[in-house]
Amino acid sequence: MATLLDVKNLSIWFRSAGQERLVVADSSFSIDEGEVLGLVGESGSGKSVTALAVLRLLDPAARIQGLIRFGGIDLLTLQDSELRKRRGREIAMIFQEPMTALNPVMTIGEQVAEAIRAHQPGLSRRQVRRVAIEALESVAIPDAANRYVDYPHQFSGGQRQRILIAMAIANRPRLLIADEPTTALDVTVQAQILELLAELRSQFGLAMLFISHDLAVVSQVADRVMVMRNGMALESGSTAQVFHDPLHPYTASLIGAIPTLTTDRDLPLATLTQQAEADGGRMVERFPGHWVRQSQIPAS
Ligand SMILES: Nc1ncnc2c1ncn2[C@@H]1O[C@H](COP(=O)(O)OP(=O)(O)OP(=O)(O)O)[C@@H](O)[C@H]1O
Repeated sequence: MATLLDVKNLSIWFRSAGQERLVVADSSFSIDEGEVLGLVGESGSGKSVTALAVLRLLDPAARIQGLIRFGGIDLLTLQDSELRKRRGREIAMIFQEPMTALNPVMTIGEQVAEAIRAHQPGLSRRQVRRVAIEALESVAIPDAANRYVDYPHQFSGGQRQRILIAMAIANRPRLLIADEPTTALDVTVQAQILELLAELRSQFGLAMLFISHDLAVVSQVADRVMVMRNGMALESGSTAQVFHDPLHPYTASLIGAIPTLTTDRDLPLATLTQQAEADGGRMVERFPGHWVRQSQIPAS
């Protein structure tokens, strides 16, 4: 597969009160066409600023060094007008908070339509409406044609995230940057959104930079994982490799922090084992004293 995004030796500093602070240090990664890279790390590790740097949406107080190539084009030196054409059209982004990202006084249909018009100005009103309804249908908004005129507050949190995904994929981007897209959602809805992203990926060959503090979530969608801490890329590899054979103790601690069962800390291992067997699985000791269900470990 051809490389779609190639980031080399990316460093980012923020200036404040006359001082510069390094927040991303010499980080390199790449994403192939159609591939999903998971970026994992605790809060403040530099995941979001890395994503914003790719879109050149960082605060003017930031200084960036390194190389960011998308489809062979250097994004850091690209003219603003050229960059705007690609942003939203070829690279789209979804964020954590579906309510704040939608305009509360605009119908959802108009919002999806606006995203389409911005990049496909040649389409007629009727064509835009059709593409918008198709996008809403592809993210499983029920009765999309009739709900076109509804406002964001008339949808659930999970549906609002689906609407944002519809806006993001309406122009058929090659890369979707998803920054904690399921963090604000409850666990069941989170699973549905992850499933939807996986479906869209296979349907449209969408590549993704999937950001989360939660390695368990990332392991469900990513082909490869990069672990960040304090602005540094600690390790990267296939999801199975990082999960089964972490090189860095920090990665091992992230795996160790994955909750296994709701009350696992209070239950004796025998009970956990019985529960796992009842689910058709078994318990496996990942690290000394840390047991997880086998079904939670990605296949290698
Ligand atoms: N506009 C800004 N000005 C100054 N510092 C910033 C700015 N944006 C981010 N930072 C700093 O950059 C570092 C990395 O932040 P970033 O938002 O990328 O973390 P993150 O890994 O995405 O965490 P979270 O999951 O909490 O968003 C943090 O120390 C943060 O305080």
